[in-house]
Amino acid sequence: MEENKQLGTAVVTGASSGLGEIFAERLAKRGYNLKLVARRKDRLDKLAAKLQSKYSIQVTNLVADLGSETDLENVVNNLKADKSITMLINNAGTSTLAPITATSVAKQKEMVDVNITALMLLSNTVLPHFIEKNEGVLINIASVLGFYSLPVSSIYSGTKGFVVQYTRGLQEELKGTNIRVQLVNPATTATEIWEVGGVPLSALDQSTIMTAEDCVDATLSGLDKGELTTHPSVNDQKIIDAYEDARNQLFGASQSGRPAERYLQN
Ligand SMILES: NC(=O)C1=CN([C@@H]2O[C@H](COP(=O)(O)OP(=O)(O)OC[C@H]3O[C@@H](n4cnc5c(N)ncnc54)[C@H](OP(=O)(O)O)[C@@H]3O)[C@@H](O)[C@H]2O)C=CC1
Ligand SMILES: CC(=O)[C@H](N)C(=O)O
Repeated sequence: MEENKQLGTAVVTGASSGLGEIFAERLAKRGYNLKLVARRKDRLDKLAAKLQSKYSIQVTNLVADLGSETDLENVVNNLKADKSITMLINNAGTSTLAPITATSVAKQKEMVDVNITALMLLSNTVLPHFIEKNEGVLINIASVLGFYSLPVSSIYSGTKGFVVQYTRGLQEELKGTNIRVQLVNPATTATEIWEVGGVPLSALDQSTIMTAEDCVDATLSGLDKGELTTHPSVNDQKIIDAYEDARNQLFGASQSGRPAERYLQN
């Protein structure tokens, strides 16, 4: 219990299945108390009971629809009042994979509300407290589709693109502090999100699918190594470095203050 007090409480959104459930398990094993957020109460209750008895930690469940303004406000108020929070994993996410003409406006908004608005407002809630203590860990789960778009992922990729740039911005803001902000870009992982999104995992190339356990363990290994951005399934570090270099070079090259020569030729 002494260790729990030191580690504090980790909040995991989307803990009722997939990556969130495994994050909860791994953090419980490390000795964190947990605050778990999702809509499916039965799943959260079962998980909380298991983790409490297995790891002698405290688990609180917040049953909430993060796409609902009222529920989100309740979660925000709960986190604001909880000074024991030392980690937030913004993991909850939803996906509908279809062309925009085949995606209802309600589904498009749901992706924006859960993947962007909730992630932003929950970050806003814990960060002032982390800044005050100069300590804390924020992990934002984006996706490879945050830097790549498919014909069926315009909205989903757009929401994850927000997560990528928002998280990079926070990393810049918090540079030099003791607050860790990790951006995670998983690729295809075997979870329910694919059924939710309308593309069954059975329709995919099976060799591209990672287990949820491997994805979470790679992410936490990246966190332990001090990585800012973790690509759980990218083996070749040189590709990651080249991508980061190209991104920085393109930004640098854009600061010329004049039209590129190719636009000056008649
Ligand atoms: N699996 C993959 O291939 C990849 C996943 N990701 C990202 O990983 C994260 C976790 O997803 P994953 O584990 O794969 O999928 P799951 O569908 O298994 O988990 C999604 C979690 O988010 C919760 N959630 C969804 N909508 C809401 C909502 N409105 N309010 C509250 N909670 C909600 C779900 O809980 P409940 O339904 O009970 O509310 C569930 O716990 C997501 O952000 C996803 O975008 C990124 C790249 C690849
Ligand atoms: C396409 C998906 O829905 C998946 N969650 C991903 O981010 O790759």
